[in-house]
Amino acid sequence: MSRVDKEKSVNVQVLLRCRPFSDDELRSNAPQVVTCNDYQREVAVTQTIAGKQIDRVFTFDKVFGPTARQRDLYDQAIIPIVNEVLEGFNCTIFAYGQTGTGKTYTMEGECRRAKSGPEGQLPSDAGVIPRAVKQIFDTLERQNTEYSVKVTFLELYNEEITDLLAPEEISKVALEERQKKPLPLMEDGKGGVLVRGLEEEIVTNCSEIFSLLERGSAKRRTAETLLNKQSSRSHSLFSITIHIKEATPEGEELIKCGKLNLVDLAGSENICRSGAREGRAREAGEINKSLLTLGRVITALVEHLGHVPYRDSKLTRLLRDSLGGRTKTCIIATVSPSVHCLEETLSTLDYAHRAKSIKNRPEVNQKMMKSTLIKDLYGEIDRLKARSMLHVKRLGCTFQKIDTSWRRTRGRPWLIKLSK
Ligand SMILES: Nc1ncnc2c1ncn2[C@@H]1O[C@H](COP(=O)(O)OP(=O)(O)OP(=O)(O)O)[C@@H](O)[C@H]1O
Repeated sequence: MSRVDKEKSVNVQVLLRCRPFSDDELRSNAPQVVTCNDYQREVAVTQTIAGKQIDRVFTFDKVFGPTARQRDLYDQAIIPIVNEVLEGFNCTIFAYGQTGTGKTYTMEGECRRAKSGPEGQLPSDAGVIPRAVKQIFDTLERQNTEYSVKVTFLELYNEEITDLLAPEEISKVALEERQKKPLPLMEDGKGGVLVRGLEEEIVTNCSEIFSLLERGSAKRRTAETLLNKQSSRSHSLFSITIHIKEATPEGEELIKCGKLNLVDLAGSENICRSGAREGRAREAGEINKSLLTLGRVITALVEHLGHVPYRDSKLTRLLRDSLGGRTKTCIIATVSPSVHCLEETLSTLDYAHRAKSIKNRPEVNQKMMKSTLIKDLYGEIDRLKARSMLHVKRLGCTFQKIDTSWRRTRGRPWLIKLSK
């Protein structure tokens, strides 16, 4: 496919995944109402209306039923997306669905165990994130070129952003202070947004990323216990940014950049409660403004309303480019097969089906000259240095200490080459 073809507008890709019955559902003998045509495009939901059974059929880009394995979903739908990231596109994968339908299972699965498996192997229930990480590093190593990989991991709860990778070495007190303090979202001056103070970790192999994921997820769980919040009410965003060096035939060094956003959204039952019935939305108040706004943004884009309310929530500000922008987007909608979840299942299917009509115009990121990028990075280091000095001052450390480490980092090459 030529570059021109790739830059045309494309619809958001929507996949449907129906999990197996849970133990509770099996114990209660719950009838099955969702029938999937595995790896095809159709899913049927059986409703009983006035004593008659009626099937409603929905069509998606691909449907994965209860027997579909993690590997099947990844191989059939996600590999091409990660390849595009490696070609220099920005891509986003969202998991959307009712609580307990498998969003975290699909996105993460057993990535915590992934790092302890034999070299080069993932556990069979590893989800999209560990598989994407492995695909990225395997490809980069095969290409035998210079590259760098950076990750960020944040949680969004009640319109507050928390850095799940905040460094632990500063001090326990400072960390707790920082974890409690929400990070501000700012315009980046280039039409996008940035989270001020969000930690960007440079990683050199899969196990480093898995450790970070484990560290971040543990913080998320701790926060849940302390604040008694439910996982289904918070969103997480794990981003991987890749820079790859290329040389032109004239010998000029260029840097190609691609970014993959992996989003585990809050349970969608919140949006049904509030989106479908306005009275209850007011009752829910600010509880999940981001999910509500996501729904409104989708409606505005699908119905071509003049105003798209991206600015009304942090989630839609962060992911603006993924909804009607230049990022390639895939939504994985998750449902339960049981009659007990019928109402939420229909709502998820309606919502996901509407999202299929959103059009994005994926564009390959402009390649930068290596010298320009290095200049930008030195600017960034200067800004970080100034910020660290302020921080160190607050903690009562000496400036001398920071200056020493600064000199040490200055001479370090920013690109990391991995040898097998
Ligand atoms: N496709 C699947 N195959 C096997 N087990 C699954 C599948 N999907 C989900 N499960 C299991 O169902 C349970 C709930 O899944 P999970 O925690 O991923 O749901 P969730 O949608 O992320 O929920 P929440 O919104 O509360 O975070 C877990 O025990 C998970 O292992």
